[in-house]
Amino acid sequence: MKIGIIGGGTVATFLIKSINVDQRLPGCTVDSVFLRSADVAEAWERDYGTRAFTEMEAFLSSGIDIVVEAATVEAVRDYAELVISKRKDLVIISVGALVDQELYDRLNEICRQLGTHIHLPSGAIGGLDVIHSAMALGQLDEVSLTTRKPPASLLGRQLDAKEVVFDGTATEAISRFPKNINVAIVLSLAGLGCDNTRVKIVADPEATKNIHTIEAVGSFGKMNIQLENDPMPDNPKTSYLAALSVLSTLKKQTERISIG
Ligand SMILES: NC(=O)C1=CN([C@@H]2O[C@H](COP(=O)(O)OP(=O)(O)OC[C@H]3O[C@@H](n4cnc5c(N)ncnc54)[C@H](O)[C@@H]3O)[C@@H](O)[C@H]2O)C=CC1
Ligand SMILES: O=C([O-])CC(=O)C(=O)O
Repeated sequence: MKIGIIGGGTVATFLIKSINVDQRLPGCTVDSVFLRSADVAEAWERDYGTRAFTEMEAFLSSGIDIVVEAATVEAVRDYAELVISKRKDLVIISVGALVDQELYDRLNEICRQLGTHIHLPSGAIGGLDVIHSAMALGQLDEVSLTTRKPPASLLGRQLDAKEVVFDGTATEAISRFPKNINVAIVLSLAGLGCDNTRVKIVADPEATKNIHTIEAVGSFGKMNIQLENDPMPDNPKTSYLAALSVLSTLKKQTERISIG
């Protein structure tokens, strides 16, 4: 499987190191990357021996089978439609873009017409399988997410004491914190939708991890999951688990038996 990656940051670098350097996904290679700057593209070609493009059309025509978006919510808005229109399956990690119902419906319809797929990794959280099962008969009553991160990640500055910096719906949360709360949108899409999923964000000077607590109540019973995620050293906003979840989503594409 030939993989193309949009973006050259923390998750993209993790993927190319895991797949091309450490060869952790047999039969898969990161063949091409799409980057915005020619200088960065040159560095990627030199450092990793991969092809790097600054033109989207050329990137999509480079013989890749699947595209991984590992950039920003804006990049999803700008490129997702084009990627799937070229009949490439797409993995989206900046899931926050899909808070836009029109975009979601349009992408869904193109996939349906062309037989392509969009994969949304579980990212920095867990329990989406439970939420999905509970929704099979629409019997989910409440879903909430509480995220605790260091203030520098959320606000770009330090705080002396813990502060609730947001309390509201997932829809509002992603518009205020587009680089920190994509998890709220994947949780919403699996469950009750972006306007009915409650989100609380706490900036905590004592937090050394990215902590996500997911609670759900439905006819199945109750779920309470807490993740204490180690951050990525190069971008502490992003949890290591989020990068692993992209790798796992790619691995699943190579397997015949799917779990969960
Ligand atoms: N779903 C989830 O659970 C999670 C999602 N994320 C999201 O994943 C994405 C990637 O995370 P990181 O790698 O840590 O971010 P990062 O900031 O380290 O890297 C993003 C890279 O994308 C590049 N970029 C931005 N716009 C671009 C465009 N239009 N075309 C090509 N490249 C572009 C930037 O130059 C940067 O190199 C972010 O949107 C982040 O918010 C992060 C953690 C969890
Ligand atoms: O990685 C995390 O802990 C969560 C995150 O940044 C996001 O959902 O955007």
